[in-house]
Amino acid sequence: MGRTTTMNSSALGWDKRQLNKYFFNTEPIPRLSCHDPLAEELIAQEKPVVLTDTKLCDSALKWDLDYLSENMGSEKYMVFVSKDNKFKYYDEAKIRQYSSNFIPPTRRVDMSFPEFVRKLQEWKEGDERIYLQQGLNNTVGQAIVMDFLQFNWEWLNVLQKKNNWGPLTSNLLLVGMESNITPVHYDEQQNFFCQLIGYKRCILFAPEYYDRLYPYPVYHPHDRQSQVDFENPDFEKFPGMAHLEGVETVLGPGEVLHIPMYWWHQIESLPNLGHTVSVNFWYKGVPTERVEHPLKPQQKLAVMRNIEKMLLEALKDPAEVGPLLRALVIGRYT
Ligand SMILES: CC1(C)c2ccccc2-c2ccc(C[C@@H](CC(=O)O)C(=O)C(=O)O)cc21
Ligand SMILES: [Zn+2]
Repeated sequence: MGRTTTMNSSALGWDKRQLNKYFFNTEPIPRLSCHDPLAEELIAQEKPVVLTDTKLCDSALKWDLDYLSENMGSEKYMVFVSKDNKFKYYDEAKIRQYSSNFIPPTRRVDMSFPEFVRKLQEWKEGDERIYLQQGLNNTVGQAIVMDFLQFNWEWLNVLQKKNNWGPLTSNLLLVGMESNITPVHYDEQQNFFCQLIGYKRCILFAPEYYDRLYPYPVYHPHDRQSQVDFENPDFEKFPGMAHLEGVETVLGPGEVLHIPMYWWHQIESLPNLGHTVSVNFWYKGVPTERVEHPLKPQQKLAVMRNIEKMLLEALKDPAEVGPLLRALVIGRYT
């Protein structure tokens, strides 16, 4: 691997001083050519890696606001609105089942792309922030479909087979405002995350840090999201956070980050560098046929999720799950 040059940040197009200062340390995520055997090695080991020359979405590097406004058709697209700069995912289906006193932190508004662009351009400090998130499907305009078909599918399909991933489930088009933050969470799919316009800081933590990132209960609307807020951490409530160590990178146009399934990630659109456009590729993982012991952290997380689901199924009342687990563990497995 070539000597890694430490370019000064201006040559990178962004400035280190623009990054939020957090309480935990991070190491850089390796940045490799997709032709470097180590890149495929890291993907096979389910470790994050930045691929700098995949040409995966080069046909979409021209997807700026004008091009998208012209070509995204007149459909209404899913836009999330937040009073602050955080866009924490929540599962609508779980709100009813969990409890009525859940207040969604964002609300969903459907709007046409030109309407979304107008809101971006008219935005001023203090206004609500917006984040467009839309699955790329056949409702988008012809030109977008053409660009989509020119993605480097051949490269991705080879990786999909080599790593025995399930089917591609979706491609999300994401258009966010500078400083928008998607707080730390994990997904249950393999992800190839392509940056097209602007810069996104991606902070990742290994799956085994579930005891330091305190995910919400599985039945909570914020299932898969961490309860911690990096901007005002509560070390009394979440002591394990003090031992957090992550990896991070700032992803620029044309770069692809592999976010392995179950890896925690927080993604931030850098401030003062304008809006960001990204496309992600989510692949279903497939259950491992031969289970080896000790189990991998990802497998332990899947086991814990199943235990929570089973207990809720058995007890029905979410308020009974905690007491039963405490009775099971405290004084017996501690
Ligand atoms: C925050 C937002 C818009 C949202 C709101 C409501 C429901 C779902 C989602 C959702 C899902 C994925 C992303 C992309 C990315 C984070 C990022 O790029 O900001 C990420 O986490 C991933 O690719 O795995 C972003 C969002
Ligand atoms: Zn995610």
